[in-house]
Amino acid sequence: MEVLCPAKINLFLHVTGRRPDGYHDLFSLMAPVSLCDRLTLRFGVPETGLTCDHPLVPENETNLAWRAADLFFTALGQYAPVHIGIDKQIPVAAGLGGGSSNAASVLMALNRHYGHPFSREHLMRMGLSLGADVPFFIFGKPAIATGIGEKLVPYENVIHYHVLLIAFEFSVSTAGVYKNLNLGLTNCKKIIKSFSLKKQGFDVAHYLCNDLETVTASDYPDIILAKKSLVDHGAKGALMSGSGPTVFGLFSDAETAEKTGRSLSQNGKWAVYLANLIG
Ligand SMILES: C[C@@](CO)(OP(=O)(O)O)[C@H](O)COP(=O)(O)OP(=O)(O)OC[C@H]1O[C@@H](n2ccc(N)nc2=O)[C@H](O)[C@@H]1O
Ligand SMILES: Nc1ncnc2c1ncn2[C@@H]1O[C@H](COP(=O)(O)OP(=O)(O)O)[C@@H](O)[C@H]1O
Repeated sequence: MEVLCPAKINLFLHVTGRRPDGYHDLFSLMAPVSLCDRLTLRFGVPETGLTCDHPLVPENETNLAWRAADLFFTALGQYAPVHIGIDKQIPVAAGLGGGSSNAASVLMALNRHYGHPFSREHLMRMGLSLGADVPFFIFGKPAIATGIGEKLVPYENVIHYHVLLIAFEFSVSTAGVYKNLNLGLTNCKKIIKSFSLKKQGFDVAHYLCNDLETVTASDYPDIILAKKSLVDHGAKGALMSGSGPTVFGLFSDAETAEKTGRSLSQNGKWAVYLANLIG
């Protein structure tokens, strides 16, 4: 069985508070994008295994995709070995949710293979025990996420932009970024104050804001440089996604996005991906 696992971007991410367990409450607009990993699930194999040719991705039972399979079979009450092959296209530890998306896809693929024993809501609850972003990928469409990211309300306004992603050679730890966040210094509240789910003709480019950006950008000035380059080339807005470091720019037309991508990849340091928002 072959499945595509999309990446996500956070069009805004406001951290509203810190919980006693160290997690953070969010108010975030999340959207899946067309940059995808490809998973191949093989059934009827002698033992469970996983292969992935990316150096930062573990090929053992700690992999989120393997953990998702374990969780599914435990909930099902029967175990069958499965081999998971991951063709990694989504930059790793980059703020694009690749591991969470792989885990969500495994849960959904196994659920389909075994005749839908669990509802989508049940799978989302299962996914939450693997990571705060996993329920979003099971939800599968643009959404406003609150709680630690698991409370999802569909965002139904059309987002008509082409997305240019700029990924870097460095990766960051999500836990480290949240830990270094000074809640007294966040600034998204002001920007997204006027956001309303009901507003028509809403232009997300006016609301791009990420409370985690200053934390990651203080270590990696390339983030600010990439954002400026995107806007200088005609992006309607640019932002770091999630805990970073990947930056995205929103473009009204594909030609300008493509041309910008060609120009910004010339420094040999930045990897550039042109994508569409899904849903
Ligand atoms: C920042 C975001 C924005 O979408 O995405 P990424 O940058 O990871 O893609 C998410 O909040 C990341 O979600 P995810 O990566 O699934 O988080 P988890 O594995 O559950 O948690 C990793 C660590 O991040 C911190 N964490 C995560 C989510 C949250 N709402 N508050 C937190 O404080 C916790 O310290 C936790 O130990
Ligand atoms: N299937 C997977 N794909 C990517 N990373 C994985 C996977 N399983 C475990 N990981 C680990 O999870 C961490 C976060 O990876 P990823 O989900 O790509 O980033 P992010 O949290 O920034 O969205 C990495 O350090 C990686 O080693």
